[in-house]
Amino acid sequence: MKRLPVQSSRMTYPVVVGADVLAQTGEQLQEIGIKTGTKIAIITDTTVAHLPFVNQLTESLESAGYPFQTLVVPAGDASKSLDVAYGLYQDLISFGMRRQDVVLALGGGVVGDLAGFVAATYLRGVPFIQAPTTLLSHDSSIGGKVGINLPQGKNLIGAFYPPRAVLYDLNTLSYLPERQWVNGMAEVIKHGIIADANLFETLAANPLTVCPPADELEPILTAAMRVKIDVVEGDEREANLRQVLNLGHTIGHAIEQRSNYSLGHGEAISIGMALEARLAEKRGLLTAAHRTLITSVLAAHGLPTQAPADDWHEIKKLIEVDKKHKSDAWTFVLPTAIGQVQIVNDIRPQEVEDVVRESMKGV
Ligand SMILES: NC(=O)c1ccc[n+]([C@@H]2O[C@H](COP(=O)([O-])OP(=O)(O)OC[C@H]3O[C@@H](n4cnc5c(N)ncnc54)[C@H](O)[C@@H]3O)[C@@H](O)[C@H]2O)c1
Ligand SMILES: O=C(O)C(=O)C[C@@H](O)[C@H](O)[C@H](O)COP(=O)(O)O
Ligand SMILES: [Zn+2]
Repeated sequence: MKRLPVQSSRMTYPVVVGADVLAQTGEQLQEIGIKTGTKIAIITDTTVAHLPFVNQLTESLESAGYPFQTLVVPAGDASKSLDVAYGLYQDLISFGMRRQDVVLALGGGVVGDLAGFVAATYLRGVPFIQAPTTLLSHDSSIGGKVGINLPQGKNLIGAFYPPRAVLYDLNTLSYLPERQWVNGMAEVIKHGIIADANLFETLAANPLTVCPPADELEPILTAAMRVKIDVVEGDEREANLRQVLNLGHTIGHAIEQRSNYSLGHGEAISIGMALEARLAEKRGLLTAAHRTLITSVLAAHGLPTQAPADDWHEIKKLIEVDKKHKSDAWTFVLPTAIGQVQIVNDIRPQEVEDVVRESMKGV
């Protein structure tokens, strides 16, 4: 089991990664100073609630003397909503949760973002633990971005609210359907493109299309999490540097929402990365060879790289509300090499329209 510390403005918190972490949840809570008797509200979704590892978590809480209640929300991005958050506030009141009590998110990025938002706002903030169960949530569980969606755009309401610990049990990943595995690989590949050429080249040489044995997975996952940790430690509240983690997301979030979440987050940002690489090439920031390499590594993982046919004007409306833009000119994170990106603040809508329309035509 590995323990990676993450420094945040409030405290340093551990990311505990390995097999059988959930079976030690009680001990892990004690180690970070959560007193016996503290109530734990486990927030999970309708799929995860039925998976066998839930019992490992609850048995560990029981034997360590933590009373708990399990609150289940529908699986899927539609649960990142004010309505679902409102229901959870009611449940927390009914459970008698006070300021010292803990919200624990057990699930993927949806549960993590939603439960984190509820933890950040209930009684103006209660301690929050992330227990990620998807590959994608190697990204979402670290760094403290929590939030919900609005019909006008993804993650438009939220907070920076770091967890007190991330408990990442790699055994949970063996239950992921193949599509969810591949969905998570998009963010792993993203971390390589942003800042770790070795990671990217490893994946280029051996695409990871199914969950490998733990000894093979651990170094890859650790490398991806290292990129995320280094960036969020450098700029927790996204004054500037943290924007790099948004590679592929400016177009990707719009496509994800336009698909009504029939595309997974990773699938959508894979398309976003392919298109943003094309934008970088057209600007003369990225070589054609590197652009092709990025697209082919995504495709080799079974990820989509072309925009579905859609109405550009609807996509544009969603891109316009992206939180990175500082003015009417758009801010994009563009790849400039493998392992290197640049924040570009003067992207014209026409440039984006051109790559989106070309991609929709299959060019
Ligand atoms: N906060 C951040 O920094 C951050 C980073 C990346 C993504 N996100 C957000 O994360 C969300 C996507 O996360 P996701 O891809 O994990 O989606 P998700 O949470 O919807 O999980 C995907 C599916 O897998 C199921 N699942 C979860 N764990 C499982 C397991 N172990 N075995 C089998 N099935 C399992 C879920 O029930 C769900 O149906 C998006 O809303 C995105 O905006 C946030
Ligand atoms: O941690 C970050 O910062 C990221 O941008 C990570 C992204 O993978 C993630 O999807 C995040 O939720 C996007 O944030 P947003 O600020 O664009 O909503
Ligand atoms: Zn993302």
